[in-house]
Amino acid sequence: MPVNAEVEETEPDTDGDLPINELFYSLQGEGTLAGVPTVFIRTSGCNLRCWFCDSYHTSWEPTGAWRDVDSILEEVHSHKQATHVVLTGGEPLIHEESVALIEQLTADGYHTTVETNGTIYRDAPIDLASISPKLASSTPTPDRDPKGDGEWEGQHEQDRIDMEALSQLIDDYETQLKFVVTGEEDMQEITDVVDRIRATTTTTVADDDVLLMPEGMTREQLDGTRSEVAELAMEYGYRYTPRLHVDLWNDAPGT
Ligand SMILES: C[S@@+](CC[C@H](N)C(=O)[O-])C[C@H]1O[C@@H](n2cnc3c(N)ncnc32)[C@H](O)[C@@H]1O
Ligand SMILES: Nc1nc2[nH]cc(C(=O)O)c2c(=O)[nH]1
Ligand code: SF4
Ligand SMILES: [Mg+2]
Repeated sequence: MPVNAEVEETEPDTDGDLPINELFYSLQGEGTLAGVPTVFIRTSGCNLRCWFCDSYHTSWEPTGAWRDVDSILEEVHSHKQATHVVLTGGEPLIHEESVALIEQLTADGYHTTVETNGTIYRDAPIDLASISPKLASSTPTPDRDPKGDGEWEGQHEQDRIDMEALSQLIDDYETQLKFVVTGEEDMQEITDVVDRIRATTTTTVADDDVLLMPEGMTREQLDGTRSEVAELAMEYGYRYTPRLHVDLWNDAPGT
């Protein structure tokens, strides 16, 4: 497959391969493991279409190369200092082959984090499920759609919260809930979603398992959101998470 082949998420994954958009070594920039040297594996293809998606070429215009698990693992191993691996996307859990990859990473001794929108459950040896449920403020209305036509508005709105998948992920894995916050208007929905999750899970979800992350893919955009989101975290008793990689490297690819 050519490196920039279009990845259609409706196309069945063949022969255990995964569509890989990029693989790089960086510092975990988000969440409770922020600062930890980590290899990132970014799959292509997503079932949602957040208007603000900072990984446009995995969602709105999915691109990547189909790679087998062994070749992915070989490249992970080449980053000799790394003990932690993040599987992200796109939405990595749309791909059944992600399970085999996570199993092999665990067998090789890596700590595995999966960055997921929380709409799909899979059974795999995930050490940290980093779930980012999508709020109404993520919906690609025609005025916010990067393609300008609002074609995805209905489907995104219908699929963005799946309580069954969310509670199964939370009951089965160590979890952080990482909400992208665009402003104060998001807080009512966040507290509602957290309440609904608490009502449907057997696991205790503490306030400091709930993370508020400022929206913004560039330093300049974060300059407009981070202070307000930090204040909201203090007001509501939730945890604030920076976007360390954006602070350090702005929106450079492979960071
Ligand atoms: C690109 S997503 C891939 C994983 C999965 N699809 C998800 O949304 O959780 C990785 C992380 O980036 C966050 N994210 C995406 N665009 C963002 C933006 N403009 N500002 C802040 N966070 C963003 C997502 O919410 C998620 O936590
Ligand atoms: N450094 C860095 N940390 C991250 N944590 C989650 C990321 C993601 O895109 O899922 C990400 C990313 O893209 N870069
Ligand atoms: S769910 Fe994740 S990858 Fe998909 S569009 Fe939203 S932020 Fe991007
Ligand atoms: Mg990212």
